[in-house]
Amino acid sequence: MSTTGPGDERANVAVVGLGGIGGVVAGLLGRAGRHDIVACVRRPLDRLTVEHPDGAFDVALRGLVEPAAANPVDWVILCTKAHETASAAPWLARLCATRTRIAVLQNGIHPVRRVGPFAGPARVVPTVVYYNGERLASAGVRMRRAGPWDLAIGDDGDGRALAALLDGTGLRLLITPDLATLAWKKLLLNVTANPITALTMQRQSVLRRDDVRALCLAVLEEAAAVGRADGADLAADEPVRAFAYLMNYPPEAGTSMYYDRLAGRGFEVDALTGAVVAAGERHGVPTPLNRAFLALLRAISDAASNAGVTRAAG
Ligand SMILES: NC(=O)C1=CN([C@@H]2O[C@H](COP(=O)(O)OP(=O)(O)OC[C@H]3O[C@@H](n4cnc5c(N)ncnc54)[C@H](OP(=O)(O)O)[C@@H]3O)[C@@H](O)[C@H]2O)C=CC1
Ligand SMILES: CC(C)(CO)C(=O)C(=O)O
Repeated sequence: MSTTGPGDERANVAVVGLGGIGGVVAGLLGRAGRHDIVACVRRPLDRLTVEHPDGAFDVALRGLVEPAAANPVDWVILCTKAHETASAAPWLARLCATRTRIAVLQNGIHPVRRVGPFAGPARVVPTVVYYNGERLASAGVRMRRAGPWDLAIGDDGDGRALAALLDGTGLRLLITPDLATLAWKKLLLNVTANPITALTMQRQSVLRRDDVRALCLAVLEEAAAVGRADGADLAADEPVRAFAYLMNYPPEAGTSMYYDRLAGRGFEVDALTGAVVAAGERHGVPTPLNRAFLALLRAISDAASNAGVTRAAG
């Protein structure tokens, strides 16, 4: 990282994956203007509009479509879906050096296990993402907020370095000593809101129905029991708290899985509902509701992915 003045370290930053989450963070970093940003994308891009809760803005971005054109950076911000991590390996191979840190802005638990095999000499820095990001039809993204934080980061050297990197973006950061428990708490939100919005093809307003609320609480009880068996520090009333947290999202917000269903893409299912079912199996905790969701989500996701392959081939 090159230092240009006290407290003003200019870094080279590569954002890999400019969807709902990556588009927002790349836009905010670009607007802050403190670092040199490159967007690693699959389709050419030179501008981005961010529909931010405080007003829309437009930023110019340097987009790269060929991993071979990328050089090592100080920070990678990895914002692909969890199941797309392996496909980002060519980017990571070019971007990572010993000085590189990879901030993982993905849902799911165990990001270090997921990204580590592709990180080479770089260090993996986990986060928990709370903001909602929706891709718009044009080159744009909409950011929605819920609760007091946009992003949680571990209270360690790499976490504090990430907080410094994001200074000036306006992202509201929670620095926490127990990010692993927070990741489980976040997973509880995802195994409830994501499947239900994707299966019903309705935005989060559907969670306000009494019958759906009862289903959410049952799914949350089941997943929380798995989380506790997996070592997460989850209180007895965590399911009720998790549901209350979901009520902070505006009813018109979708979820990352709902946006994928709407666009006919495959789902990030194994890192979310699949992770709860797998951890339940490991710890001997039954997960009948999550298993039912998993079968339905995989059926829809596989059909969408196969249709996508056929479209690409034809
Ligand atoms: N959306 C949300 O509200 C939230 C999402 N999250 C999590 O954040 C992560 C990102 O989600 P989200 O932003 O919604 O996902 P999106 O699908 O909107 O964005 C993912 C982006 O990654 C790109 N991508 C995938 N593979 C590659 C690759 N090999 N090289 C370059 N780009 C690639 C996709 O490109 P292309 O456009 O070409 O498909 C897409 O633009 C997920 O883990 C999600 O669960 C967490 C909190 C909220
Ligand atoms: C919590 C929620 C639903 C917020 O968007 C999310 O993480 C997602 O959409 O994947």
